[in-house]
Amino acid sequence: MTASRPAIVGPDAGPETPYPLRMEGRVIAGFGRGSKELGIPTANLPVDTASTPWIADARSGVYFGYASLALPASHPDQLPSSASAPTPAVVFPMVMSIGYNPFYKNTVRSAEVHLLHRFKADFYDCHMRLLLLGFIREEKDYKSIDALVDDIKFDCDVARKSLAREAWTEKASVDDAWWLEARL
Ligand SMILES: Cc1cc2nc3c(=O)[nH]c(=O)nc-3n(C[C@H](O)[C@H](O)[C@H](O)COP(=O)(O)O)c2cc1C
Ligand SMILES: Nc1ncnc2c1ncn2[C@@H]1O[C@H](COP(=O)(O)OP(=O)(O)O)[C@@H](O)[C@H]1O
Repeated sequence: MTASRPAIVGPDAGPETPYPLRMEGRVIAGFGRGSKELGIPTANLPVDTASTPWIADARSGVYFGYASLALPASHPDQLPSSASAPTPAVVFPMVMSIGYNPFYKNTVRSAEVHLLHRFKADFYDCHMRLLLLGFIREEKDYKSIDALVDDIKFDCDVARKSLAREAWTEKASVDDAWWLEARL
């Protein structure tokens, strides 16, 4: 029931402890369920507790924040390059699912990111850095694909509205050496 869900999450003053949480890796193939057909493609990152220790204890559910993508110069969504930044990382708001996707009854935990941007081409194998700024909801089982898709669309709206606040913009909330380095 999306009607009873809050439209904005997290305090107006900005992200609070333990956020931001960081994660990075190369985009790998998911379970190939054709989420593009549902209009919600998800870029998967390997769930690796050695490089991302916090993920072992992270609660399963939906998170939101920003993703930084190192797209190759040839990718149609890459920004024009300059001498100082030949292939700059491109930043997008994102929603993310960490968990077992009870609707599909997965037996391994996955980390799947939907970037809030309409891409002209795929970006498998690209390096992606994530800054998780908050938690939206627990993961759920659903009676139908339509009900799952409705909730994910609502998650996207929650992320957009929550990140539009002054203290949550990329500029305000991404004062982070690790993140800035990814953009050089
Ligand atoms: C923002 C977001 C929220 C999601 N919430 C749930 C959920 O509550 N329950 C669930 O079973 N799957 C959830 N999913 C996962 C979808 O089921 C998943 O994207 C789908 O299994 C397609 O996987 P694939 O692209 O790896 O094939 C969510 C995905 C996203 C991006
Ligand atoms: N807005 C987007 N968010 C996430 N991935 C996208 C987006 N647009 C295109 N893609 C591409 O789609 C791929 C995921 O497609 P999908 O149909 O979910 O298949 P799978 O999860 O099986 O890899 C991503 O790895 C990425 O290359």
